Amino acid sequence: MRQSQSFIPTLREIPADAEVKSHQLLLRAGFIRQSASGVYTFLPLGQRVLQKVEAIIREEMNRAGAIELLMPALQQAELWQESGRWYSYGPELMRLKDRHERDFALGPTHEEVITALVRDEVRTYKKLPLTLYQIQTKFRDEKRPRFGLLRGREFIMKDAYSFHTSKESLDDVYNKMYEAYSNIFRRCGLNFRAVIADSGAIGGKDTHEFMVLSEIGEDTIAYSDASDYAANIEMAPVVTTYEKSEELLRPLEKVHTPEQKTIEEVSAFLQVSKEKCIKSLLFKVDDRYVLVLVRGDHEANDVKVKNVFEASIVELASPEETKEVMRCSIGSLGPIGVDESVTVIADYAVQAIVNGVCGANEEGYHYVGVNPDRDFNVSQYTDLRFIQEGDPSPDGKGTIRFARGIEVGHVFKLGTRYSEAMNATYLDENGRIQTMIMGCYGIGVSRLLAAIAEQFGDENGLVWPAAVAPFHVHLILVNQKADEQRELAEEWYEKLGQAGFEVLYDDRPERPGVKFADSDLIGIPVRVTVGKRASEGIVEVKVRQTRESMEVHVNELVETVKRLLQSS
Ligand SMILES: O=C(C[C@@H]1CCCCN1)Cn1cnc2cc(Cl)c(F)cc2c1=O
Ligand SMILES: [Mg+2]
Repeated sequence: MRQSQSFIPTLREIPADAEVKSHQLLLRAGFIRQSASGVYTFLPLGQRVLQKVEAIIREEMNRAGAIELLMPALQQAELWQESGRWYSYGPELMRLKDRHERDFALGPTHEEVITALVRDEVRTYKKLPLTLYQIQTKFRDEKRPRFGLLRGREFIMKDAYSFHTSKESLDDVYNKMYEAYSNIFRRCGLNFRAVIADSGAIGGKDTHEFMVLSEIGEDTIAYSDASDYAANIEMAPVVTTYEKSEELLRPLEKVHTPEQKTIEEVSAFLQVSKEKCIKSLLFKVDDRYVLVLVRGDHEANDVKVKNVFEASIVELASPEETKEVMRCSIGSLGPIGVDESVTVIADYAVQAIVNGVCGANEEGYHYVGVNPDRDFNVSQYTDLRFIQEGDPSPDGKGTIRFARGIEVGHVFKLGTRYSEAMNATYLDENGRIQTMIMGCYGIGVSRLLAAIAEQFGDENGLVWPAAVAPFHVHLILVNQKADEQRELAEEWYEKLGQAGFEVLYDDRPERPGVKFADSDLIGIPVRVTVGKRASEGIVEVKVRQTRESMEVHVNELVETVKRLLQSS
């Protein structure tokens, strides 16, 4: 493509509201433009990278035996009412009415649509297993869209769904997808980890997230420093055991702790270590209240709370709800004298506390000399806290360290969550009606583009691995007034194209400095500069990622470019 006839609006300055590198660079290099909050236009270069990423995804999906189709974004509410999710999702689900006042959703995902399709079209075990996928626009009305394509409200996802007659068949496809995902992210040049993840509200066990390691990742990965164990921190089980100290039990005593609310304040005021304080948090779990107890130096893990009750929605009770239910404010909550309508559960660490401290459920008062089992009961002790750095790794090897990651893929064993609710059944070999077993597998395609930009971008601009670059070669004509330069550039624009390379030719009447700055911004892997030594047939070749540059005679140009592209 000739740059003088393309549409690549680069920017000199860093856009004010872009906080992370990939967002800044994709805007500055003319790859995307924001249309609305969390809604983007992919400009020509952005669209070309999308197509490269999608081509890799299609190759690996097809190789794994998945079959591509395309489902509608408009989803009628009746399907979501059948699955029950019409009522369980909140403002994140974008809803609208058609001209006949009928309810629709703009699809955030497609379990309902695909299950309805397969239940109507597949009636016999002979047609299973079946794995279908699409690459399609999704809509999720995020409360806080941020970081450009990393968290948008309209984005592109590859979502696949598999249907099986047995768990073994699901396991087989799950493993094939796991393998395909590893190939996809490796071919995109990404440094990723597959981590054990929480299956979220969609139920079903066994789920992995594929995380690209990045300091700006929203997810925290807990990984072992001595094995390949890695889990989303939401899911990482805590295997620490706690010794009860031998000290004598002291009497329970209520003490006045005016204005002392947080664990830090209370432990300092009472001169008691945080390990002996009980942190009590009131959660709303679906439609009931649960008081969660963790040790003062630990954090309650809301996903573990959710999984205890297999709930859809878990959130901290508001200050008003807390006052109403516990008749005191958040800073004075405790497990002693709790209304029986409130379920009390505690992390294992709490059970080992001796002569501890907890809120008295009375404004400005706490208890000291608190001993679990003697002074309060809980409905269950279980693993409720976030794992911490330094904790033993759940696989027994080494200790846990943290890393941050961007989730780019997520694979689930769904089981019969949707096929049950929507009656997707088939006749087995004995003519008996059975419910299909399902799996689902997602990749954030537009998010992947930003994750690649995040991982490879440097202070001068984007850096694209050859496999996903918008073009292979950026051909720069230094001085279009110099005949020998222009002629050599024109000749090699044709020849490099004939050699099979995708060439972006900067033939614009711009100063060289502008051309080189734009070329660094756009990040095409190999730059060929036609300048002063054109009359000798010498051009400069530069590798964007390593900045390595060399002078090459045009007779060796094709071989040189081929070699350089293979290694970038
Ligand atoms: O999407 C999934 C699971 C898998 C991921 C891979 C591809 C198939 N789906 C989970 N999820 C996430 N956010 C959602 C947001 C809304 Cl508003 C919703 F209504 C539903 C969902 C929802 O179900
Ligand atoms: Mg996920």
